[in-house]
Amino acid sequence: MSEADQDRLKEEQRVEQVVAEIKRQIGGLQEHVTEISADIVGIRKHFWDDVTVNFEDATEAAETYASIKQQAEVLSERERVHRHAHNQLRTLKRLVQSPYFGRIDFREETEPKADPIYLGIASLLDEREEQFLVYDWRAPISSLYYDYAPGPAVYETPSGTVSGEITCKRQYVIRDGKLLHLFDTGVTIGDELLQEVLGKHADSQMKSIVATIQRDQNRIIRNERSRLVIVSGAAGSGKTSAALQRIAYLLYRYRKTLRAEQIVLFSPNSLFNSYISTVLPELGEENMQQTTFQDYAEHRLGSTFSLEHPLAQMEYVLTAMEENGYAGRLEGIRIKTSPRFMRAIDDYAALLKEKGIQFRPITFRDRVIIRAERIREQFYAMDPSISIPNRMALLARWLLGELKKQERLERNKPWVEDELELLDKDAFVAAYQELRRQNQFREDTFNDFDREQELLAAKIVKKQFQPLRQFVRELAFIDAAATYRQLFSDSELAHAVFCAAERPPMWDEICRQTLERLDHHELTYEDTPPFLYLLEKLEGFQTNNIVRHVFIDEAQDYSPFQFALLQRLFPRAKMTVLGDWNQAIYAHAYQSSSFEAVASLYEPEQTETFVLTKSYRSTEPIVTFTRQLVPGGESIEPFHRAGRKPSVTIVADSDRLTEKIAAKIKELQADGHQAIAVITKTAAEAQEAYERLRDKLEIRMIGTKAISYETGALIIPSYLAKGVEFDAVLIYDASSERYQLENERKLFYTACTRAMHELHLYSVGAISPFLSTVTEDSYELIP
Ligand SMILES: Nc1ncnc2c1ncn2[C@@H]1O[C@H](COP(=O)(O)OP(=O)(O)OP(=O)(O)O)[C@@H](O)[C@H]1O
Repeated sequence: MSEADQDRLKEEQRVEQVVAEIKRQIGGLQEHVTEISADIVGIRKHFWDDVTVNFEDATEAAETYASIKQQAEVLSERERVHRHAHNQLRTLKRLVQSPYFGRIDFREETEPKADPIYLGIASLLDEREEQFLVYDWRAPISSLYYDYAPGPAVYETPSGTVSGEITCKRQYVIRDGKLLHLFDTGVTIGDELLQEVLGKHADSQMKSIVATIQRDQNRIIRNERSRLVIVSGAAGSGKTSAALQRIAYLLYRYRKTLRAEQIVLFSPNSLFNSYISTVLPELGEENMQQTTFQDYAEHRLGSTFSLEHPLAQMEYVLTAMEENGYAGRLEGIRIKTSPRFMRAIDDYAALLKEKGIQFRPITFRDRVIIRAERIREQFYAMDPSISIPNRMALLARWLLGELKKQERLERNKPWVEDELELLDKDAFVAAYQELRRQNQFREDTFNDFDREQELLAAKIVKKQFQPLRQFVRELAFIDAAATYRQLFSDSELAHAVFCAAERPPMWDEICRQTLERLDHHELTYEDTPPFLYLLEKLEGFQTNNIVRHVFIDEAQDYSPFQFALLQRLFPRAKMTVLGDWNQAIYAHAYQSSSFEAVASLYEPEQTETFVLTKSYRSTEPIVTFTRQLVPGGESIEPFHRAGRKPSVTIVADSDRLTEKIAAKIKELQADGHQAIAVITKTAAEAQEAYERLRDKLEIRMIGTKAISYETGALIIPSYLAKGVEFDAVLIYDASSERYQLENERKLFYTACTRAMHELHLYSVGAISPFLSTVTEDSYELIP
């Protein structure tokens, strides 16, 4: 037997031993879980047997309370143990399939010989609980595996740096508890395993990458130092993957203090949320909170405005060129999402300290009881050196006092008498008893009736004033919408906040459109962040002090306002911001090309920036093609994975287009591809494609309301395909008619970079001019 064979045999035996040990542990744990479950059922069933319920007097009630509390604590402790054991069991069941994926033999400087370290998704101790059979990939020593080739190496531990030498580095593919492959690797993480992983078919859910994390990605995942981590990376370079493994890492590293619900990931849309939702559970961790900026805006403003969805804005920008006011709207989007507009709002807020905030009057039964003018005067009579939100708090206190006075006056009004007459007997009995309690019931009952009436009148008025008090407490007397509106209706004001020379182009048209929308209680997507920003300047920032880590994926689509809002919303959180300027597809992102806006919110020494240039998603021929579509694309490095060149098919008309596409989908399916996406520019085009293709084959359409991806053939608008990937992508119509304007280039690039294995472009007539920068040998032209 050769040395290699012997080695393999040893490794196979080790896998068997470890699997046997895991099975043993599963058996033990299963018994334990069954016992605890029985305990819990028992406690629940007999909960009240052990509790003495007695509310006779205060002492008895306190004892009853204490005994219920004690019983509840026993139950919750058992439930906690059950949850823990259950999670452990889940992890072991995953480990038994594939206990580890890597190994390094590391000799510490002070030691004579190297120890093998096996890495898996969780740690595993031997039977005597003395030796690690498997180390968690997130353990300090495991970073050696990701950071070094064989040779000298160091790793950091909480107690200092450990130096030594890696004498062997190996990768395994273990499935269903059997060793399928092993590779010895020289480089960081060998190509073989990565080749195998990347060569697989797309899935409707994202997969974890712990077995093949690359050194650059590892630095992002394990960064603990910075307040702000910025990751700028090419399409398919693993930004989202790095973010998710980073979350898993943080949950492990800070397992005593950090819980999954203290981490929030902002993602582009709910479809994407569903796509990534299995990665953390696959790694044995609970999911972080997932949300979108729009969800947050809806939560804050949904009751005041009808908010435009970002995808609706996107569709408008891409399809409404012929509509009146289009140019003005686009200019509006550009300005309202710019740092310049943020400065303007800051300046406006400074002016508002002196004058201009709009207030709502307080009305009761269709009558104004506190005029807006009076509220305004009261506000501006306060010391201007006090901040606006603090003055608002004082104003609210004053208003509550005023309401009290009004409430008293109200008691004698005729409507109260009318209401009194409608009261039933119970109310009078209750009032009588209350009077008795108040000890006001004297022998002489001459005034009792009056007093009873007074008491009831006070109650009636108090109840009706309750919403007014709520109105004041919620600071609803601030008319933020009118205050925002003013910026567009008062030209002198606009003059003051934008110095004359700097007045934005098409300002009058922008004002006209904004006022029209606001008058209909509509807030466009471009108005939402600046409005929220102004609102917070007036009311004070709502803050969430629980969240410790905020992740923003697809951050190139965020405006400076959004970053500023999120930073203030989560003042105690560290931020990880990931994006790619080549995929900045929203109208407001066309102008910017760096993360300056977010970086400016933190000190330079609190910030670290990482750049990922290697693209893993697509085959080499696809990356070679797509990187020529964008300026600066030459810095994008393909991962060497072979595949077919992209194809470009020119057809004469739409009938030929759908025929060719349907035939290609069938061909791809016959080749074994499952996730096949026909990507259109817009939702309108997707609908058109669907109508044409639905009779020819089984195909589904993913619209803006879809909540999850499924594999199979589907039609999807470009901006919804963001962040996800497919085995094969067919660009529905890459003609010069569809993709011509410079602002469509990024959309086109984003669509093409969704392809893992095959990319096919179709064009009715002349192909998009974006291909003029692509060398002819990068694709196959099918006339
Ligand atoms: N180290 C890795 N090992 C294995 N697969 C990887 C690795 N890094 C990235 N990938 C794979 O590459 C693909 C792209 O990764 P991901 O979606 O995280 O990239 P991205 O930078 O967020 O892409 P985009 O910006 O285009 O949406 C995924 O299939 C992911 O599993």
